[in-house]
Amino acid sequence: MRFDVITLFPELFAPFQSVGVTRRAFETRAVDVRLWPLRDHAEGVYRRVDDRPFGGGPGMVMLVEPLVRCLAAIRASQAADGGARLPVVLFSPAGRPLTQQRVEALAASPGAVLLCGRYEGIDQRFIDAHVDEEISLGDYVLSGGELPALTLMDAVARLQPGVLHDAASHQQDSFSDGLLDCPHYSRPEVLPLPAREGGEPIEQGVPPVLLSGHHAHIARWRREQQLAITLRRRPELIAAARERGELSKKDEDFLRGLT
Ligand SMILES: O=C(N[C@H]1CCCN(c2cc(-c3ccncc3)n[nH]2)C1)c1cc2ccccc2[nH]1
Repeated sequence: MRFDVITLFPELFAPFQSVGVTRRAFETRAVDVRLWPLRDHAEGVYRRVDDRPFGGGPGMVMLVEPLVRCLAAIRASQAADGGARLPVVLFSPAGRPLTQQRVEALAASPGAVLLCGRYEGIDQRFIDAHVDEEISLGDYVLSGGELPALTLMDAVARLQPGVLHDAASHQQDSFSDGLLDCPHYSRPEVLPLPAREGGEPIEQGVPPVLLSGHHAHIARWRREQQLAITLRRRPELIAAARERGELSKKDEDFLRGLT
């Protein structure tokens, strides 16, 4: 799959392509990232990509023409590669909240054009004419759309076949089954650790079931931990999983025991 990224700061994306899981996705071409520096498509001596807002007010607005020229170049590149015309995604607090379900849908798609805004935003006429979807990472305002774009690319890249060492890993991810993740433990089996920073060290062990080697019991414990943590922190996710018919009778019996 392919991401065509429209950005004023292509240098922000280099680290994504050079470390960890996403590096493997990039090197194996499981995810093909094409960066499109918007300023390359601005004309005039000053190659302007922004200007003052009509109606006055603070800051600057991203101009339509450079965006139109950049998108036309992307469309030509997509056509030359024989690829599909990919949807344009704008990252904005006004967008639809990103969910793992949406990530999984994108991961299974041919890709998208990721539009990273800056300044005060993008001329609405470009959004109305060319943006297919607006995605929000949360109710806060950033300085640009690049970090949301990197977040989405990371979430999609790790789902690509062959990218995670253990293909089953993302099956146990938080949200992959609509619930929060269970706790994880590793060596040493027992270690002196204060219950909270600054407290007296106490010998802290690992839940015995995880040392039992009984895989069915371990799987059940992990599922019950997910249910308990999700009920406590994000009860709405329990209701949504129930709505989707994803809670077993065992799950429901366990949850009833908690309430
Ligand atoms: O598109 C916007 N801003 C551009 C330009 C300024 C920096 N940008 C941005 C994107 C985001 C963002 C994107 C996704 N999830 C959370 C925040 N914060 N800031 C991109 C934008 C900013 C904004 C604020 C309130 C309601 C709607 C809004 N849209």
